[in-house]
Amino acid sequence: MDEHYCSTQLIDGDGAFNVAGIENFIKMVKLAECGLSYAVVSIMGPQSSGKSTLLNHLFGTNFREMDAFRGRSQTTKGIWLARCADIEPCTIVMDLEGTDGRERGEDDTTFEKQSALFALAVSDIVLINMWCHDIGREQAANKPLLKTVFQVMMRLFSPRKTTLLFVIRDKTKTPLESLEPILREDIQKIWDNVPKPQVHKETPLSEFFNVQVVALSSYEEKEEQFKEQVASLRQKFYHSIAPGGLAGDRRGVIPASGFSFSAQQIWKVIKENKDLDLPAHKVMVATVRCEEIANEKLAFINADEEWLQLEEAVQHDLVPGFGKKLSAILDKCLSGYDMEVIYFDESVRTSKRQELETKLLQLVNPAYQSMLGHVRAKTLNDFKEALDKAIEREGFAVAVHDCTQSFMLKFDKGCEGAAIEQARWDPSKVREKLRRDIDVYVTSVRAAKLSELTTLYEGQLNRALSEPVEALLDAASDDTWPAIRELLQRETKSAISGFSSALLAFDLDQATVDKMILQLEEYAKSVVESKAKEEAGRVLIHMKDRFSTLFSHDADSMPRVWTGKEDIKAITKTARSASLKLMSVLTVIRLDDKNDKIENALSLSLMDASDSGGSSRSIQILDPLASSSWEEVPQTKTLITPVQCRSLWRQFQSETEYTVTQAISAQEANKRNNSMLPPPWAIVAILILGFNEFMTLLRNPLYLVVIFVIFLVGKALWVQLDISGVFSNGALPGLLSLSTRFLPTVMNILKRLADEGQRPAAPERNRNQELETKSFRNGMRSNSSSDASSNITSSDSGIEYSSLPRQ
Ligand SMILES: Nc1nc2c(ncn2[C@@H]2O[C@H](COP(=O)(O)OP(=O)(O)OP(=O)(O)O)[C@@H](O)[C@H]2O)c(=O)[nH]1
Repeated sequence: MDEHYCSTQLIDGDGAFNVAGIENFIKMVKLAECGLSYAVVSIMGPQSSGKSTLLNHLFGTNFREMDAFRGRSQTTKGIWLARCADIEPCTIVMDLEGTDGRERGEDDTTFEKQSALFALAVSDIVLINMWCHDIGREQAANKPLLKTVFQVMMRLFSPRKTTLLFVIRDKTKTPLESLEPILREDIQKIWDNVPKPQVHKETPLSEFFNVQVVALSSYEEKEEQFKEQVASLRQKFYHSIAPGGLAGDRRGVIPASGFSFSAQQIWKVIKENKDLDLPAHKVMVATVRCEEIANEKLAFINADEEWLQLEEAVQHDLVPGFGKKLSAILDKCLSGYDMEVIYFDESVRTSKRQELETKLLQLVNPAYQSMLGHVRAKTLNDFKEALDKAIEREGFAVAVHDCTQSFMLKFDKGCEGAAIEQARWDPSKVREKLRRDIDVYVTSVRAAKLSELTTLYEGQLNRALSEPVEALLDAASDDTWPAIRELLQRETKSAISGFSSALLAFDLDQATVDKMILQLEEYAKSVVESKAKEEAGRVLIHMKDRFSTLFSHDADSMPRVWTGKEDIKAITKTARSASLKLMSVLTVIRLDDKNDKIENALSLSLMDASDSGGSSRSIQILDPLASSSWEEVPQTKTLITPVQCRSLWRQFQSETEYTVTQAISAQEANKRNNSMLPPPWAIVAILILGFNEFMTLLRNPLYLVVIFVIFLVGKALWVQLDISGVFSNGALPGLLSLSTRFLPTVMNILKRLADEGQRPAAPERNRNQELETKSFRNGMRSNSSSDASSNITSSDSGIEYSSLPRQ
């Protein structure tokens, strides 16, 4: 016999449930796959009433039968289980231990009652095996059994309608038509006598049971007939679950995958002698099974290769089609669950599905979040790249607007691609973060671009202002500051107009634009101011330059030669007042059109004071320069304070004094040179007194030649030794210098005379003249080099005056 139809003991004689046995049985007969398409049949009846024999013939099972020759003693212990052969749908049959036909009172703990309750709770069809001759008998063996069945039925809350199929064994010649009413009457009587709870007091038997009756000939005596009748009875079990079939009421059916668990639980409740609430039991079985199935699915996804790969991939990078892939994985899992739980209670399976879904979504959410993170990072990078290019093309504000819009859209699309069908996850937080990142980037780019722009215009202003301002300050005059103001105004205006139109591209608010323009204006002023400061730092050099230029050149810019006719005092005054003017221009920054009295104060205190022979007297009255700030001029606009002016002027005077002294001595020397001829009376006296000597010379021209030679030698010595130059430093140093240079010079002249002796007389004269001119030039150069400028530091002014090469 096929092992599919072998019987398995479900509950042993002591009431122990064979869990492993039933699991194995279910696997063997593939019951779990049947869903709701299965039926359970059980058989009850007195001991040795041929139950096993009937089941084996009816369903092709192999329940143990008693050997006919060993007499009627109990063979079946506990409850056995087998699958009916070749009956669709899958039909499970249970062979129960036979009843002994004794009354047991109200004690529900006997195995007989417990197994009857179990059979009623689990089965769709219950066969009641009975002897034909027991019908209508007061002491019939099956009466206590029926009473038990009806009693336990009361203990099932809202039971389903069970088919009670009475199988009458060893039927007599009395036709079934006559027997059945008697039997039904007996059954009704028993039903009526069974104590019922209040709710079921009036409930008819037909509400709980579908009673059917069949009669079979004796297997032992009329085997052939028995077999035929059994074969015809078998027909009733085909398609028993169809409406109107023996197991037509499917209300209480437990899905096949929950059968094992359900049976265990029912037996447990029965053993604990508790009432069996079948609907609640059904929900409980559904809950447990749905949870088990959900857990299986969760374990399945945790080991699912496809999911593991996706999870790994999304850790590192963006996964194209992430949403679809993940949706498919989740769908596979959830639809698997749906398939398996389809026959369980709907509310239970729905709630367990929700739990499973929540767990699944919790499991996959980190992957979704990292996917969103990749989408956000990629969008931000692409945005940065695109913005940098777009700014060049379209200008800042338009580029920012366009790029932001298009990349936020791209992000939204990316989010759609990452979204899964099973959840409506909200990516708005990530979106906000992206938005913030974009804003931060835009702000930084804007700041960089604005700073570039500012630097550009500042550079432009610097170039446009620096050199002209320097030139204007160098040529200090009354018009210097008005000219600087005009220049500043013009250049600032032109820079601002360019700057403002460049700012338009940034779409800034008016306040910011105004602020930036103001900053540029301030910058322009600062360029002028710093230039002025720079020039003020060199004021002493400028003053000395100006002085020496004016002092040593005439009105036509020709170098002066101090012939003696010049008014050195007047020239000095003019040159000094021009230098004072320069100082007054560089004293303060005059960018606002205000008049000040600085020039007056300076000339009053410095020029006039020096004219009147010193400053001591004017200080006694009221010295306007005895202060560290100018009247009505703020400290910030002051370049040189009054006291610094005074100290500078002193320095200037002392450093220019030498030039004036030089000029005076040059003038005096010239005067002396011009008055070399003796007075007329002396000439007359010479003529009268020297007449004899003159005549002697005329008579003897040789004397004339000798005198001429002496004159030439003397003149040559004068020039060669630079006697006037040597004695200008004093008589003693002059004599010392002469004594060392006299002999070599005489030797040199004699030697040259000897060398030139061969040449004609005219070239000799030219040569002498040349020598004379050269030595004169040397003398001039050594004079002018003596007033080279020097490094001077004004200790009380705090300003450093560095030297400039003399032009
Ligand atoms: N008179 C008669 N005897 C039968 C019939 N069928 C079987 N028997 C005999 O009854 C005896 C008991 O048969 P089983 O099939 O083992 O009876 P059972 O009801 O399963 O017995 P337990 O499981 O021990 O209660 C056997 O010796 C059978 O030969 C029948 O239709 N009529």
